[in-house]
Amino acid sequence: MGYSGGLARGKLETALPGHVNPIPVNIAGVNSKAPDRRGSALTAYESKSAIIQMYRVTKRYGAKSALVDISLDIADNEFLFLSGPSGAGKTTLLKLLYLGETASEGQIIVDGLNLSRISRRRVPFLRRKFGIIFQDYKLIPTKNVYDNVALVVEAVGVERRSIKKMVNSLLRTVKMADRSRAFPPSLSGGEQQRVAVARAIAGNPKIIVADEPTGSLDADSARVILNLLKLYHRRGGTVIIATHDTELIRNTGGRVILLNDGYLEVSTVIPKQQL
Ligand SMILES: Nc1ncnc2c1ncn2[C@@H]1O[C@H](COP(=O)(O)OP(=O)(O)OP(=O)(O)O)[C@@H](O)[C@H]1O
Repeated sequence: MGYSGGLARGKLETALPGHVNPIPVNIAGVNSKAPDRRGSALTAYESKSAIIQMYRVTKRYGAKSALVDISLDIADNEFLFLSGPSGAGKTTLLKLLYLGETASEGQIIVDGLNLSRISRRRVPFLRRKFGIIFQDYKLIPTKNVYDNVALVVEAVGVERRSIKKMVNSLLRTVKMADRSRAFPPSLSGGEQQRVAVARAIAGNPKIIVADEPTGSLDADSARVILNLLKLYHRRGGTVIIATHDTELIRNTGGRVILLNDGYLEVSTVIPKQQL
């Protein structure tokens, strides 16, 4: 792919759209008391301001329980990993947050919105709080790189005359400015994922959820994606990454929620290691 990571930090930070002021959250020393396997206890994460609160959430698909009695607070400006084996419920948990799925039981509050009471009319308002990154990118194949990102910038109501500048700035941020006229099928996986990251942050969301964002990427591309997410986090955003890549977690640090067969098994904090 020819790009070997190493983002020019200062430059990138100016290129990102303005976000809420960075609010450093000290995750060191949080109580990581592990709930028992049946997972009914609140994870004792002593956040001063939770942007997401899940209380006794269960999700069933027919007879299959994908998540069982999950209680979890996620702090504003947290960098959180959801880990666990295939089928553990990671994707389901992410989907519940932006109402990609609805909970069968329990309560979820996202930035003050109670998802069990939200009207249909307000769902787009909820979704605008999220930037979503999928493992398989989900770019629009018939639109070029520029338009894939511009669609989001337009949707959030950026003034027409500022759109071009903003999209180009985002594409420079993810080192894709020189491919802005290319169509997704002609891009490598790493390149597509960089566009997906640009698209996710284009709407200036409060929360980024990323489902195995580096799962199909080589190590260098994965590092680039991680660096972009970390940068967004430093700018004040909340980042939730579902992954079973333990090396990625070890190299990044932060709180890790371990799911297993639908149960929340462990909430722990991994100290940051130097990449
Ligand atoms: N739409 C659905 N209908 C029925 N069952 C589903 C559906 N989506 C997920 N499941 C089931 O729910 C369980 C949790 O799935 P989920 O995709 O959340 O796990 P995951 O941890 O993200 O797995 P992976 O790492 O493989 O993506 C699995 O047993 C899965 O088969």
